[in-house]
Amino acid sequence: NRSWAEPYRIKMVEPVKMISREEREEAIKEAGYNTFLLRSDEVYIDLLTDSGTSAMSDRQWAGMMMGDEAYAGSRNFYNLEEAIQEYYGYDYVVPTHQGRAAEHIISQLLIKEGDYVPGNMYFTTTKLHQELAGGTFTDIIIDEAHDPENEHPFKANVNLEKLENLIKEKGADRIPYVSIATSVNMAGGQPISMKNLKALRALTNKYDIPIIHDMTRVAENAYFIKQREEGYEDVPIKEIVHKICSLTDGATMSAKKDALVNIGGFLALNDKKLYEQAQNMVVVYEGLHTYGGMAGRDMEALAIGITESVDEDHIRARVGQVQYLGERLIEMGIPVVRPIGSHGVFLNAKKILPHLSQDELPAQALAAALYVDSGVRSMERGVVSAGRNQETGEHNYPALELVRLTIPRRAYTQAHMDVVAESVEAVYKNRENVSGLAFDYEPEYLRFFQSRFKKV
Ligand SMILES: CC1=C(O)/C(=C\N=C(/C)C(=O)O)C(COP(=O)(O)O)=CN1
Repeated sequence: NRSWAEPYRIKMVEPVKMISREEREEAIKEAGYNTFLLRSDEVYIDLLTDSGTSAMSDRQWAGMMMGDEAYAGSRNFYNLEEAIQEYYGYDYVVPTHQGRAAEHIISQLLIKEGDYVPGNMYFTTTKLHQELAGGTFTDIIIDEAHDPENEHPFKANVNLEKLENLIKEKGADRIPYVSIATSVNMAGGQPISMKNLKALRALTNKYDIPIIHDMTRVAENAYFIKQREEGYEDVPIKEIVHKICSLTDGATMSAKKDALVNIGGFLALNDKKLYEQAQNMVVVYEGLHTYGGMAGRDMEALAIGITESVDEDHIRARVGQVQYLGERLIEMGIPVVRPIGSHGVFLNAKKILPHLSQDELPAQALAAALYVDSGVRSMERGVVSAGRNQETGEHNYPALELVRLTIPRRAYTQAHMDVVAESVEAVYKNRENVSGLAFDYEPEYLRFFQSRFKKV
């Protein structure tokens, strides 16, 4: 079969350059060995995150010129509301400036002190907002998701028995909702199957427990369902996305990922009373209920981005580029999370640096070493990201100690992927010389963003 290329041509470029090795060694030291604290100008290929880093299309840029900056009732809000109703099927839309704002509102509205919020693996901001509302996150993802080498095609599936046991143990009235992410970030961008989601819907209906859907990367999850789940090979991505959403009661979305914008998010609901409560919250924290912290132009770009996110050629190219990098690394013998994820390739730092204990922060050390080698910026997704246990104050020690190479949408070429793969290979060959790190400064919340480290 013939090669295929991206379904777009480039009409504007943003020059990037690689600074010298000695400048990179200085820069990472200045940044306390935390890639989040590097300046963008010190970075050559930025794989820190796919959040807000994607390239917009000419249609989205045109939409930016159509900003209706009326304080109340902006045209752009109604275009956004319509796009969400059409593509995702939720009835009511509360705009927010980004995903964690929607998580904050829904957590405050639904969670009471002492509640349990089961979910398919944690995400950092989602879990924190559940805890800030008095809840305890409880992992109900299948065990295979915690094994980086297990090739289960739907690692984000829920272990229904785990969930039912939790319900029986705690009582349905202590479980305000089940939190389901599509394409689970911390597991390595892994999908949930439609079959499992349907079974989950049936189980939650039995106990009258809502499902709140973190739909940040729902189109990527839909792509894996189309590729891997029997009966969906000929179903359009748009239909699979709509079907997924129809099995849930509401959603939070960081639109900075799948929906191809640099800022934006929303809370979508089917319950009118909850919608009114959320509208009342949004004016306290985000802005009027028809802009929620976004400018009109941002909402227009988002409405257009939603339509582009389910385009068959787009999503095939987007996930295809991640698979390309993943397969190159597998060929090189680099330990990565399998199957390759939807939005990034996750290096198995525990296996790459067996001489470092988790207390020596292997993923943090590997991300710093990669940056020094090539100016490629990646993100720690291990013990630092896992934070501390809110009871004991001890580190949470996740099975997955990973470095995420996160691919922005429509921003880099295949040549960039080759440069990244060769840099990972170079660091891998020199891995015994990667030394551990220790905390130098540790903030209270989401410590991975602002911690500073020192070499041990
Ligand atoms: C699955 C999921 C995320 O991945 C997410 C943010 N992710 C970031 C920033 C990332 O680098 O993965 C958020 C928070 O969204 P926000 O960064 O506040 O727009 C919610 N859910």
